[in-house]
Amino acid sequence: MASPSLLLLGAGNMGGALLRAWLGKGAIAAAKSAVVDPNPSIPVLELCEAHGVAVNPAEDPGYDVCVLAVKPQMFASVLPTLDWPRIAETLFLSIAAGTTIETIGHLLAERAPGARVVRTMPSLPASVGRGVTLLCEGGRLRGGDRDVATALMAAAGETYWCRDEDHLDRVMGVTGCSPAYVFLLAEALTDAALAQGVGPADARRIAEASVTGAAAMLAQDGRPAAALRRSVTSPGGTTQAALSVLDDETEGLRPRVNAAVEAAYARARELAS
Ligand SMILES: NC(=O)C1=CN([C@@H]2O[C@H](COP(=O)(O)OP(=O)(O)OC[C@H]3O[C@@H](n4cnc5c(N)ncnc54)[C@H](OP(=O)(O)O)[C@@H]3O)[C@@H](O)[C@H]2O)C=CC1
Ligand SMILES: O=C(O)[C@@H]1CCC=N1
Repeated sequence: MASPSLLLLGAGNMGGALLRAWLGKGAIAAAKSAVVDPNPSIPVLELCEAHGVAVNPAEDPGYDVCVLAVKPQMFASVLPTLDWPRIAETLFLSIAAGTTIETIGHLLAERAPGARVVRTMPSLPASVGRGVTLLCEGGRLRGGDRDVATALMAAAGETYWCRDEDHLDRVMGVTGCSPAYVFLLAEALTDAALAQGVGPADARRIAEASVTGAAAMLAQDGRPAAALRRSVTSPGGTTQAALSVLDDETEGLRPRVNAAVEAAYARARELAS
């Protein structure tokens, strides 16, 4: 399929980030696409205006793809109201945490019986083309649907097809949630700089530059994270002393990150029920 016409339902943090990636890469047919959101932000309005994307159109001409980017709690009230010509032919991509393909199918059943639904879990760095999106499907896709979904999400960064929904729920704590862990690290380093007597503006500047510098090196160097970590850590030096705290076997970062990913999985299960 050439770039699909697309309806984005919900242009908040994540929907807006994806829209920016798609328009930047020409991944959607902008003039045939639309955004529906009760309060679109100014950056979203400017983006739509620049690319000729309709915002809250009075009439829907119909769309090849509809991306469901509202909060999971909104699905039950919003999905049954969706309607446009040939809606039963539209491919649906959900980005919501938890909500299952079966639930989405039920909510669309009146107007789009047997809807083809792909569940995805993108991540916020999609806004700079550096996201990671997990995808999975429920067995109803037609030939070409998988390629359409992959191409859309590849415009926002890396993609990975999970074997099923449970797998997606398990891995999302590694991808969709993890930008927050990295931002938290930047916050913690800023706090640590403050605690060592650095002024607030400089504390933020040197902490954030430390995180983005390490991330840029990880992206460009080619060596795996473990090798880069070893190259910072002089035997018997200061980093080794620091890592003896941060990389403690039972209370350090690795078991805590594992526990965080498990907590995200548990919450995804709750949102699904
Ligand atoms: N944020 C993230 O990093 C990620 C989020 N997700 C998923 O993305 C989805 C959205 O999350 P996020 O972007 O953070 O949330 P936001 O609240 O930022 O975005 C949701 C948007 O939907 C709008 N909205 C509310 N009601 C409707 C409606 N009836 N029709 C159309 N739009 C509506 C909201 O408007 P208003 O604010 O006025 O209510 C808001 O702009 C969630 O399902 C979440 O699980 C997935 C991966 C990562
Ligand atoms: O916190 C959430 O539920 C969403 C999904 C992943 C990132 N944000």
